Amino acid sequence: MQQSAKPSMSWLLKYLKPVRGRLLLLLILLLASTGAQLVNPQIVQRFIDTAAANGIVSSLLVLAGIYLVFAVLNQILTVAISYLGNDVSWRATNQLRGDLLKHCLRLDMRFHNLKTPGEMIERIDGDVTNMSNFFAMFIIKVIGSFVLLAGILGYMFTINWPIASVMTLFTLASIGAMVFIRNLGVTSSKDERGASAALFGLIEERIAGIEDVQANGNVPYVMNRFYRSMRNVFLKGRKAWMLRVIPWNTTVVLFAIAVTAVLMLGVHYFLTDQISLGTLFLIYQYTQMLNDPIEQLGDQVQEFQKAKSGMLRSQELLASRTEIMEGTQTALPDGALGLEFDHVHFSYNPDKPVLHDITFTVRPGERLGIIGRTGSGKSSLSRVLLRLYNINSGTVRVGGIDIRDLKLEALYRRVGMVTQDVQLFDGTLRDNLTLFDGSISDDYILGTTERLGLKQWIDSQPEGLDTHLKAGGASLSAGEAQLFALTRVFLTQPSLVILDEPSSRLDAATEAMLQSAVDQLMQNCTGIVIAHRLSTLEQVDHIMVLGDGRILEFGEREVLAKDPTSHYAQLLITGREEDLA
Ligand SMILES: Nc1ncnc2c1ncn2[C@@H]1O[C@H](COP(=O)(O)OP(=O)(O)OP(=O)(O)O)[C@@H](O)[C@H]1O
Repeated sequence: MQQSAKPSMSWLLKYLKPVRGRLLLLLILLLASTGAQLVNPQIVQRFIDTAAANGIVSSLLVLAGIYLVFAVLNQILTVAISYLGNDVSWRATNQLRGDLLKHCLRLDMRFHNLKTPGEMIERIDGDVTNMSNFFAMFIIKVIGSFVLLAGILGYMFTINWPIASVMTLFTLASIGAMVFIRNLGVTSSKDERGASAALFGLIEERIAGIEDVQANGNVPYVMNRFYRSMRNVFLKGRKAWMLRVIPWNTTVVLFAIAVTAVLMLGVHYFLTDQISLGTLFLIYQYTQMLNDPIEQLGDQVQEFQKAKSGMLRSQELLASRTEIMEGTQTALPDGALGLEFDHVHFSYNPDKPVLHDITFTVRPGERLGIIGRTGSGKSSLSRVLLRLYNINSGTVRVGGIDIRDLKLEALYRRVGMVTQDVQLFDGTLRDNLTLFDGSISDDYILGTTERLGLKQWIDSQPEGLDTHLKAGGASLSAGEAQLFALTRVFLTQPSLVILDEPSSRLDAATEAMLQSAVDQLMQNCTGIVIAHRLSTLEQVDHIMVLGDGRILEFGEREVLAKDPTSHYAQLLITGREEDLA
């Protein structure tokens, strides 16, 4: 995985573009609401002055009615703004969540090996949720606050300029302070997000391994780690929050000073008969109202810090590049595909080579059985063939074409793999067999399973193809899961298949069914079988013995069987199946 691109905030505009119409409407509503807020104190001012001058009751009633209309209108506008704001925020952030998930699904295994699923959930959802307010309300609220401030101050200058000057001074000081310290909490907010992602990673990992945790009596240790991780989130969160609220606290202090000054001046002007009682009320009301947009700006500065930390993390993620570069070729030869490894070297980490100078050829339609002790590199061989990792040097060719020159989709369309670790998704049996590809008909699925000898198994499921399976595979036995995985691959009609056989405890009937399914599967394609049973090896043409990432033996099965010095012949003589694993 490589990093690229310097973080910048302009990329966010891309997500706001599709919702620009709604944003405009939001802005219009906000301006209308600001207008309504500005009008109300003026109505009250008139009301007080009319009442103080013993004005007629009907005028007072009209003024009260207008006040009510504006108050209700303002409330309706507030609800509409909140609704639209959330709508915009969900639309924009869902798009970003989608992009992050798509990006993560394309990142290579070296990246995913270092991350837990829980951590990834936090990055794809948690970080983006932190930005959601920013998307919807930041620009709108900042603009709205400035418009309201300008309206209040502008109007105040027409009434009493010394008081208006004090209010302006306070406003400028508050905004200046906020701008100056706006980035104070960004780094610690980022740390807080990191700690939270680690906590989710820990929970997910321990719950995924619940069997081992319970069976080994590890719950107290897990809880200990959990509390330590939570404490870390708490400490990081507290620090981030304290730094984020400093701008807000600053404005509270400044506001208290401003209100005192304005009220003292207002009372002075009232006592010297320079302003009416209604105007004094208006001044008081507007001073109070000044607090709202400034507090709003303070909130937005806090939100900005949270959003910026989320943005930086999301951008980092989007900037990470997969090491698996696609080729351009889309066409592989028709029919079964041959396979060639040509002086292939591979390692997960630079300091520990896993495959050394692997060279072999499997011709189209042939079957190769791979055996070797645990850790000898059998699975790694299939991983590099499927381009889950890049090899260090050498060439792997499928159908005569270097797999690096192929588009990944072209490779995956023709090469299938059945692993021992079958992943089930939350959905019906049909969804799981077709991997949610709705274009595969039930007739085709049932026809295929019939040919594989698996129909009986599907029929035994309570609702056939509509049977609901639970994610994770808890609802299937190991043998059933293996049958299932075979069917899944067979439906894609592969031309080269890699089969990591179950080493497991299948009963004789299931094993026979599995064997006949494998034979069917391999009739029209080339097969690589990581063999765990001697009986499987009877079906293959060639045998490769791996040891410490090197080919110890490679040859035709029948030739090796007749050579008493070969590993394979030794296995046949001793019958030590455990040596296969
Ligand atoms: N993701 C990984 N990161 C680092 N090293 C790994 C990784 N996966 C496997 N290895 C190492 O690579 C070597 C070969 O592993 P591999 O899984 O290919 O063996 P295997 O022959 O398939 O073993 P088994 O039969 O037990 O599945 C081992 O030493 C293993 O520790």
